[in-house]
Amino acid sequence: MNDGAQRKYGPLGRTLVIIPTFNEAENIKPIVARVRSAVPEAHILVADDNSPDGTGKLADELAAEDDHVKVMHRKGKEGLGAAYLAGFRWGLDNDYGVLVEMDADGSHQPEELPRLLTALKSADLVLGSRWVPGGRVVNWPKHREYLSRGGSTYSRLLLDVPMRDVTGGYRAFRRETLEGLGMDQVASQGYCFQVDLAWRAVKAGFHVVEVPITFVERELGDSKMSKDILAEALWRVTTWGVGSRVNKVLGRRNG
Ligand SMILES: Nc1nc2c(ncn2[C@@H]2O[C@H](COP(=O)(O)OP(=O)(O)O[C@H]3O[C@H](CO)[C@@H](O)[C@H](O)[C@@H]3O)[C@@H](O)[C@H]2O)c(=O)[nH]1
Repeated sequence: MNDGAQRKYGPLGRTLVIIPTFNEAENIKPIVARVRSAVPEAHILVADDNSPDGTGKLADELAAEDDHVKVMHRKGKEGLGAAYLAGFRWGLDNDYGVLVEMDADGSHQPEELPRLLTALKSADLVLGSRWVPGGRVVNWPKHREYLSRGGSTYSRLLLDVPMRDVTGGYRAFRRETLEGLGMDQVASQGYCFQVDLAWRAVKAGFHVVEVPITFVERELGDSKMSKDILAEALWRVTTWGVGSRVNKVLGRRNG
């Protein structure tokens, strides 16, 4: 991971907070209100996958009252990765300088966003991290904590990345980072999208910084974590890790 010491960073530009939603009717209004109050200058893009519970309609109501709120209506549930990629492309097309990932359910505290943005002044990518000193999780069942810690450790060791929280979903990217990490080749659909992007950022030589966050388990609605999402993460991370080791060995032999 590049230490960024010699790099000169330009001003951050306008911030877009992308909130992917699937069935977050109870959460969407409170989270938008919290982001608006924590970072009033930021714009918000709700990327809704045609939620049956009407989340998209509630987001439209917010957008009608507030020009800082935008809504992307997607045709159906295609996974977290696809929703973020569509949101990033929209943000890049609309000249935002900073693109933020945030869950809709209140797990990620909007009040912590100013700290992530401050860190981004001298970084290419900032990861909100549960697993660095000062980071923590609140009310998460033990099995989720073990799964998440285990997933991060597995990804870190296999992909040879230095970050502690590789699977987390509270992040701030400079636009140049997204433009430079090969977004168009990303095929991950579920939560391994987060690992995919972090690994790409490291491989592309970007300066990645972890900032401790407090992750609070949602009080309303349900997690979308599923066996399919876990299986996708396991096979993709394993394939990437084994593939990159084989390539390293072949590269050494041939060169
Ligand atoms: N548009 C869209 N949004 C989705 C989809 N699946 C999930 N989301 C949205 O993505 C956010 C996170 O989903 P959750 O289901 O609440 O995630 P979690 O179980 O709390 O997962 C946590 O752990 C993951 C793995 O470590 C993290 O990747 C994630 O960010 C979060 O920290 C929520 O806003 C949810 O509505 C989808 O298919 N489409």
